[in-house]
Amino acid sequence: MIRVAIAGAYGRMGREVTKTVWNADDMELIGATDSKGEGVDVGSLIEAGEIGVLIEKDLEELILRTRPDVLIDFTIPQAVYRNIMTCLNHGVRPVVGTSGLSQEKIQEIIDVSQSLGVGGLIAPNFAIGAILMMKFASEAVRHFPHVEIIELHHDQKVDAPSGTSIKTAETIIEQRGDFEQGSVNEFENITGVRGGKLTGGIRIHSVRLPGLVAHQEVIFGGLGQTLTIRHDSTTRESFMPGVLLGIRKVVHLERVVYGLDKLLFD
Ligand SMILES: NC(=O)C1=CN([C@@H]2O[C@H](COP(=O)(O)OP(=O)(O)OC[C@H]3O[C@@H](n4cnc5c(N)ncnc54)[C@H](OP(=O)(O)O)[C@@H]3O)[C@@H](O)[C@H]2O)C=CC1
Ligand SMILES: O=C(O)C1=N[C@H](C(=O)O)C[C@H](O)C1
Repeated sequence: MIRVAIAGAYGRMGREVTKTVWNADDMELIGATDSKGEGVDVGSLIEAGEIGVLIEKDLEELILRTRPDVLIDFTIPQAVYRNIMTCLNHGVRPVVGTSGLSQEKIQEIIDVSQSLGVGGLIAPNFAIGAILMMKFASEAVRHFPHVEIIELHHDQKVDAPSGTSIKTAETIIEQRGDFEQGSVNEFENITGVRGGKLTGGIRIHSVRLPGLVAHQEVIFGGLGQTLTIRHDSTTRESFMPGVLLGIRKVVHLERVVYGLDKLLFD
């Protein structure tokens, strides 16, 4: 049995993950943290019910009391770095979905995990379809170097652009390199209307609306044609097989890896 704890258990993702881990035959849900703190029964908040585990406000306290093998983190960009470091220092393997970590922080985490010999996963997107979207995009850019990304999410998402769009752009740039596309004379009549531009020259456009969950289009333009690769997560269940895969794989890793593709294809 893999002993699993969850950070951010009351959140949109936290609730889904709690149910998923609770129902997994090879996992034991041993505790959770949320900013609401100790003593609240998570079962009262999860529609499936019957789930009552120790809830702590402080992650270190939870780790000391329950000694998990793996900690799943779906919290907020401001909390995730500290949570990961706390895990690594206690030999707990983090499986992280929270977005908003900079490249520098991710590299630092990988280096620390390697020196401690503790495995883990930082996955900007756990949906298998999203991983394939990124893989197909890195193939398409070899033929279509002109590309822009549109990511669309529910209107309660706090960070923009999404972690997935950044990872997609990084993957494309790895293949394509820097490339200046569009008119050199271009200007904006409304600031920001052409989206945000990443180092490497790829523009990302963020849409936030109720009714959306998590969606992304990678649009390539060529001579007389366009190619659109689109992925849609229509429910948060889409992320659960990837989360379970991550939990099962990290117990065999000796450093943190960035991207679920590393566990699917490497
Ligand atoms: N990688 C992937 O596949 C996916 C990643 N995500 C990412 O996951 C993150 C969470 O998304 P979502 O569930 O929609 O967000 P929510 O806002 O619904 O959930 C975040 C939860 O974290 C809690 N929280 C805040 N600070 C702390 C802390 N210091 N310790 C413990 N818990 C804390 C919040 O509690 P309170 O509200 O009481 O402060 C809240 O319950 C986002 O960064 C999102 O981008 C989302 C979907 C898929
Ligand atoms: O906030 C979300 O919902 C999501 N966040 C992740 C991101 O920032 O890419 C993953 C997915 O898109 C859902």
